[in-house]
Amino acid sequence: MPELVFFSGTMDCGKSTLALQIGHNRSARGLQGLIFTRDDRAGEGKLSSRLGLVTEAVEARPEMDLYAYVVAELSQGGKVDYVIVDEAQFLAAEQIDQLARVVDDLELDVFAFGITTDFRTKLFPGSQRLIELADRIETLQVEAMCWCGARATHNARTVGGRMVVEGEQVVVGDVNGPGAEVGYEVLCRRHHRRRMTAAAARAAALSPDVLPVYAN
Ligand SMILES: Nc1ncnc2c1ncn2[C@@H]1O[C@H](COP(=O)(O)OP(=O)(O)O)[C@@H](O)[C@H]1O
Ligand SMILES: Cc1cn([C@H]2C[C@H](O)[C@@H](COP(=O)(O)O)O2)c(=O)[nH]c1=O
Repeated sequence: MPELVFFSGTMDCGKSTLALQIGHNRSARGLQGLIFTRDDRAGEGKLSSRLGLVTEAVEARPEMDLYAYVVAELSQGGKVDYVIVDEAQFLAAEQIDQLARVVDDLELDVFAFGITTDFRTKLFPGSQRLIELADRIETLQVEAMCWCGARATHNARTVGGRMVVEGEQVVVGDVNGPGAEVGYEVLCRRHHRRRMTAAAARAAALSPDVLPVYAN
């Protein structure tokens, strides 16, 4: 039975790597995948992993009907055995509905990869719809870690090195990006709530007399 599967996790937990591995294993058996992505850090029409692998992909623009795209590929004689979607959090809710239709009407597996929540701990529209519609939600096995050693469950955004909780939902960027004005860091919930990034923790450790003051 074909499935809509949502592979979710924080930033930097290996989602794109797994997407590439699924594609590799299937193509080794002669299956042809259609790969969508949106706003990958490596640029338009790319699916890239921090392990250095990158592959060509179809940029899923906001206005694009993904179901119609797959149907057009098939009707022009193209072979599509399954569909991979990276950065699925950036898709519109209607585009996730279109992917569900690919599974149900075209009987193709769709593997979607994305982060669930943004830097404010709010669901992205695409992730929300995937949680609502997916046959299966898989949490990645390789856990990203907070600086404290706990499992990282949340994504923090930093601007000029300081954690922020207001701003545009979508700002493409990376973790461990020294020098970047906007960066990201994965944290456990406790430290996300306390706005305690690794840098803030180091600064607090250097001032042991100062008790931390939390926003709430
Ligand atoms: N130099 C490295 N050596 C081994 N593993 C690495 C290295 N750099 C990154 N990784 C692995 O790659 C993961 C990030 O993979 P990626 O697919 O880009 O993540 P995501 O798509 O979830 O943001 C890291 O969690 C880590 O496990
Ligand atoms: C938390 C958060 C992230 N983003 C962006 C930053 C990256 O470009 C992607 C996530 O990519 P990854 O492969 O999972 O590392 O999402 C954003 O735009 N807004 C956010 O709140």
